[in-house]
Amino acid sequence: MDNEADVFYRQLPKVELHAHLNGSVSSQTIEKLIKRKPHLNIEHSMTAIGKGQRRTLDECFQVFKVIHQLVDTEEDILMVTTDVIREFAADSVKYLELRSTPREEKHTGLTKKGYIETVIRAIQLCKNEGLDIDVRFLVAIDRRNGAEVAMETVALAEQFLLSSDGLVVGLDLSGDPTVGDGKSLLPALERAKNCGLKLSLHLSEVPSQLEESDLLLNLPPDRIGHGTFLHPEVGGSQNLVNKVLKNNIPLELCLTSNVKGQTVPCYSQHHFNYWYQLGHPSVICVSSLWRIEWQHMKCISRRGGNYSSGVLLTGEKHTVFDRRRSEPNV
Ligand SMILES: CC(C)=CCNc1ncnc2c1ncn2[C@@H]1O[C@H](COP(=O)(O)O)[C@@H](O)[C@H]1O
Repeated sequence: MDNEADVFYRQLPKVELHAHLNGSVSSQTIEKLIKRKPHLNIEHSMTAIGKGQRRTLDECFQVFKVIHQLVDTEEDILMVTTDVIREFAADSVKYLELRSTPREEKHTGLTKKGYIETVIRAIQLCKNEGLDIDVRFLVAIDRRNGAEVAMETVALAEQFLLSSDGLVVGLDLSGDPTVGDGKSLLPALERAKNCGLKLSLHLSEVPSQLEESDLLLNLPPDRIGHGTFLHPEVGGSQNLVNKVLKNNIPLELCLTSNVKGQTVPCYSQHHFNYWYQLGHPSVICVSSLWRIEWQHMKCISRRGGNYSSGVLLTGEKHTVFDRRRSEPNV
């Protein structure tokens, strides 16, 4: 049963700016997907990281591969997206920016264009249901797939930026940070920026990305995902910090995700502290696989007083889309 704190955090109006679609699938939806595809012999435990459990980053990315096997038709994407939006709405999220990597699945006839169209259809369906949540979509580039695919993804995103009635607002760069080379993706990211897509880039999620982060910060992105190893105390540099500060680039901080994936040893050592003490704009987000846990919010609120709700609600300022003005916000 939920305790008082759980109820409080669930009812608190929130914005969620960093949610990977296939990382946000609830266990109920997984159950439905498994029933649809019994031949895959996928067990529930292969699709999630349970309460109290941790995994290496690599193991976390293996989990996505399993979920992708379960979500490989337009029908699946429609169900997953509508379920995810309804669940976020039930958790009092009022503004949600979902991100997802369009995939082609030859064996089911799924195309990348069909993938994005289906996500948009799901967002519209939820809107028509009258749910109290505004949803926008960021098309994601998986860094592992290289420069050519990244450019194709940008071309698609550009198309939908113009034709989705304002639902597609930006581009996300994500994927296993230990794979691929950010430098080679620069032309695609520059093109995205020039055509008006807002950029949210996963930066310095692992320690070895100093040079890449430096290059990508020159774009500059509109928001940074994780930014775990940007600052000098953890092997980043003052130069990187200065670039973030100079351009006032908000950070999407995903505490539970970082602790689960073991890039941060514990909540009290999370880089949230570093950026909060600088007064830098930061938004607390869920990222993947563990959205039902309120652990990170509890951890921050334990630190005292009004701090928690203040931090939780600042997110609205950093949305890609201003829902009060119906126009781009950053
Ligand atoms: C520990 C852990 C996995 C932390 C999350 N950190 C992440 N860092 C980079 N890319 C990610 C992360 N979580 C999800 N993604 C991306 O989101 C995809 C899953 O959502 P989707 O299929 O794009 O809808 C993954 O395949 C990966 O490309």
